[in-house]
Amino acid sequence: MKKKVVVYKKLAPSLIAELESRFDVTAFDGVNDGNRAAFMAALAEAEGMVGASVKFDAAMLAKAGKLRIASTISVGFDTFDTAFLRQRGIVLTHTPGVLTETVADTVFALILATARRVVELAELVKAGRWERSIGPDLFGTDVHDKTIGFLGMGRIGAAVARRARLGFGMKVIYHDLHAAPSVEADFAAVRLPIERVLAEADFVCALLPLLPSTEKLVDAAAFARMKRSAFFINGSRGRVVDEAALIEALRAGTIAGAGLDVFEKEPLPAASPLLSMPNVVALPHIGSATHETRAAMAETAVADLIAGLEGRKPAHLVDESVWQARYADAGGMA
Ligand SMILES: NC(=O)C1=CN([C@@H]2O[C@H](COP(=O)(O)OP(=O)(O)OC[C@H]3O[C@@H](n4cnc5c(N)ncnc54)[C@H](OP(=O)(O)O)[C@@H]3O)[C@@H](O)[C@H]2O)C=CC1
Ligand SMILES: O=CC(=O)O
Repeated sequence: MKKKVVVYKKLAPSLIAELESRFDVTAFDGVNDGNRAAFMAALAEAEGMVGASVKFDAAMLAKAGKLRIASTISVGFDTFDTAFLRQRGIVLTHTPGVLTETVADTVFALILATARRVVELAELVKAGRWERSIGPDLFGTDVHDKTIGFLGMGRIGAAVARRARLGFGMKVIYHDLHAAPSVEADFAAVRLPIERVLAEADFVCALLPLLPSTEKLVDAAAFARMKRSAFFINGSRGRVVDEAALIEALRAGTIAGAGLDVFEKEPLPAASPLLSMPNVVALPHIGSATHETRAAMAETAVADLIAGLEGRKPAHLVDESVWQARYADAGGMA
């Protein structure tokens, strides 16, 4: 009998066909109130699942009694209760690498758009309010030759640092748990305590995973340390920031502006004060959202799911020890 697999995000027909040639597939285009019961029924029988943007807490995962591998079409895996997965021996895979350059482009777009007031001024033109040459009240701030400070210097941080240093001549400083020797050698990056990164950067970029240790890491005290002329850029997860403190810092002029791809609650509620602030550029979590990259992410996630269910080690394990403990000696899941 074929193994059962649940797909919970719309995939290209070719990927669905690839899965269907091997497994008994039940596919959903997202999970919502209308299809939740059917999704949970399919999940209860599934040995594998692939998708994105659904939160899997312990209560939900407890109902997936036969599940052996979950493959998320994202690099972040904060939507999963990883302690529960580990305890149950459920393997989790993700999609690092294939999206790095695209997300770095998005982060740099936010830096430029925020500093140069691109959205605010484009809206002025579209509204027919470009009546005379723009004056100092609408001037922006230079990006080139400034200091960029990273909170988290991983794959995406390094790709943004390359753009900043080689493209814009920026000074690169960063805070991370570990040193990043190649970024230091290639882009003259300097690792500093978080307090100094916050105080010295003209652009503070959060590129951290959401973990208990990073939740609300950027709080009121962090904004108070930043220059009043500095911009805060968030390309990681909304919850690494205390959003109420961010709103207050923007209101009070503690910082100059913010470029945000991610929010505490997504989609961002229409009533959010962030939406009425001209010094905020807000994007709908589009870090990796290009045709090419989303296709590559889906292919990566499907390939890892197939590998795992066919007894081969998936290439992008979140926690290798889960695979080692449960499947390595047995020659895989097959
Ligand atoms: N906006 C979007 O659409 C996207 C958002 N993301 C988000 O970006 C995040 C980063 O992605 P990526 O660069 O690939 O991930 P990486 O794991 O390569 O980079 C994260 C870096 O943060 C460091 N870090 C972890 N905890 C802390 C801490 N408490 N203090 C300082 N540094 C810390 C990590 O160090 P160490 O390795 O030592 O743990 C690592 O160097 C993802 O987790 C995801 O949430 C990703 C893709 C798209
Ligand atoms: O937010 C996107 C991701 O890949 O993580």
